Amino acid sequence: MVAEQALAIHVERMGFRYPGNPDASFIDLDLQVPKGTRFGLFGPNGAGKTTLMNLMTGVLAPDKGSIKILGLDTHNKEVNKLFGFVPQDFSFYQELSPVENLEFFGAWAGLNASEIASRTDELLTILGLNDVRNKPVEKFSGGMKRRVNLAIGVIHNPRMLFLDEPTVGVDVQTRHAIISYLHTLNQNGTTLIYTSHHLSEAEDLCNQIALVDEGRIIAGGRIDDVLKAHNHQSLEDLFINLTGKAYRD
Ligand SMILES: Nc1ncnc2c1ncn2[C@@H]1O[C@H](COP(=O)(O)OP(=O)(O)OP(=O)(O)O)[C@@H](O)[C@H]1O
Repeated sequence: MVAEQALAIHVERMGFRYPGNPDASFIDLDLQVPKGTRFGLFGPNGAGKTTLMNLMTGVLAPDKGSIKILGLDTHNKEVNKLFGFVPQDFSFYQELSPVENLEFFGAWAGLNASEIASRTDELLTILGLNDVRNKPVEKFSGGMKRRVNLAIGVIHNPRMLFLDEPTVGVDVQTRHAIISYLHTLNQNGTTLIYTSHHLSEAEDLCNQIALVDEGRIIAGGRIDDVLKAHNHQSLEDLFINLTGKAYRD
């Protein structure tokens, strides 16, 4: 049992059901993620990963139970300053440049003009977007768009970062750059909550995992412990063994 003040995420007896869709629900879900963790949430298509991430970031509200981020309830407005969210769908304005997008989202997050300017320079350099800083994002490759999406999610230096499939559709170079930047963020104290279908990438990034299926956590804990407990060498073996080979969508 981890002390409450050491937890980044604390989900307790959480229940949620989409109106009109009784098949898609969480019942009495419990989850604890300690601060500083690189946490991976995995499961087949339709398992509930995005739904759980939307519940943890306050996009959806639970029907029962509680979800706390760094000790604050997700419906508390103060919580929004503490975390960043990199959603699966691009969250920026396509017709604007990276600089204009970061100005908009930086102001939204409460930064002043000089904070936005220095953070923009820093992030565009780290993420290899300096040369295209003033070009409309709609002309960018998929990998460049993913990097803009990530820059927006971290503009305000959040203590926690949620990432829903942050490397989907990118080449090896962008994947490598994103994962290496996430390691750096984590070394500087940011807790990461991440979903992906790339299980080998997840093995490089995560130190704790939860495997979700049909709205339940069917395995979870430190990655080495989970693999050992189920007698598997890789996350892919564990995944297939626990969730089967049949299509889910
Ligand atoms: N807005 C919605 N209304 C009703 N049902 C929904 C809604 N969004 C998702 N669902 C259902 O909830 C279940 C979980 O979906 P969710 O998108 O959370 O899964 P996922 O694990 O993120 O899947 P994927 O890997 O395909 O992204 C699915 O059965 C889905 O059809």
